[in-house]
Formats: sequence, structure tokens, C-alpha cells
Amino acid sequence: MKELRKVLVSRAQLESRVKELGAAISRDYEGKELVLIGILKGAAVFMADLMREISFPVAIDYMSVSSYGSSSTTSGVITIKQDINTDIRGKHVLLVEDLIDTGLTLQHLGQLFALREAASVSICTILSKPSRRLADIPIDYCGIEIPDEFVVGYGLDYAEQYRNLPEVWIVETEEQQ
Ligand SMILES: O=P(O)(O)OC[C@H]1O[C@H](OP(=O)(O)OP(=O)(O)O)[C@H](O)[C@@H]1O
Ligand code: HPA
Repeated sequence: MKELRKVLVSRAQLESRVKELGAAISRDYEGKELVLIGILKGAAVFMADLMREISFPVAIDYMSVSSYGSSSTTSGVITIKQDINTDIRGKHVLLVEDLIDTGLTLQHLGQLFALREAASVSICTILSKPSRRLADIPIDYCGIEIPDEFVVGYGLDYAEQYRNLPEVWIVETEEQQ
């Protein structure tokens, strides 16, 4: 187990930002066929909250990707572990993430969905660490920018634990002990 250091983003902050993102998405996609694609596992919690803030019917699907690298960083090489089974050709795709760190995962997925002939591909994340970015990807809907700290909760894990915490916590890493 890891020591939880402090709450970085409270439940109330998450709730209010998710409402704002849902309202913006509802405005922007009104009258369009929208498919939300959650990137497992981390996005599961945010996805469940976000979809209920969208004011018209949307289709949802999930995909699971893995990046090769150490447990706390990503290398940019990703493999699809589980793909969507929705035909997204001609539909508007919104990729839903819990955290954008280097941006390499979303850069790769954005290219993949463009090749699959989606009408448009946009990105929504609840958390972003801009100081870690390696790929300059446009984030269409960005929830909360956070500093370069290892965080858990609201879907995010450390060694598969803590995803169920309702707030976002900073966790003590090995180097800090
Ligand atoms: O911007 P990047 O540097 O590419 O990193 C972001 C990705 O890393 C995390 O997922 P992780 O690989 O930890 O999988 P998980 O969601 O199953 O925990 C996060 O949920 C993003 O999917
Ligand atoms: O801060 C983080 N928390 C959980 N998973 C992560 N993957 C990259 N950064 C993080």
C-alpha cells in the first residue's frame, strides 16, 4: 500500500467541472451523432459521470490499450487490448480519458480514429499534466490541469489500487520515501 499524501482535487471540484464539460459537449454536438469512447480502465468513473451530463442521446463504447514502459510512465508504443465494436464511420467520436500525461496514447488513438473515417475525433479528459507533454495534441475539453505529481482516485490507480477513491489524491512515490 502507498501513503496518500493529500487531496489534490475534491469531489465538489470534480462534480462542478464534469457538469461544465457536459454542458459544453451538449452545446457543441447538438443535432450530431456522437459516440463517447472511454479508454479503460481509468476513464470508467469519469465516463459514467460525464455521459449523464450530456443532454441528448449518445452511444458509448470502451477500448482498452496498453503502453509499454514502466508502471508510472508511458513510452508511446501502444497496443490495443480490447477494441470498440461500434461502427464509427461518419460519426463524431469523443475520446474520453481520465488523465493526459505525455499525450502519446491520445495522439496514437486520434490518428487511429481518423483512419477509421470518423466524421470528427475530439478529446475530453478530466485531468491533464501539461508539464509532462511530449505530443502536442489539441485537448478539446480539458477538465483540470494538475502539477507533475503521481495521483490516484476517480479512476486512476497505483498498482491497480485506489481507483475507487471519490477524490483525486497525491500519492507518495518510492523516490519520496
Ligand atoms: O498521456 P499518456 O502519457 O499516454 O498517458 C495517459 C494514459 O495513462 C493512463 O493509463 P494507464 O496506461 O495507466 O492505464 P489504466 O487507465 O488502465 O490505468 C491514463 O489513464 C491514460 O490512458
Ligand atoms: O499520476 C498518475 N496516476 C496514475 N496513473 C498514471 N499514469 C501516468 N501518470 C499517472
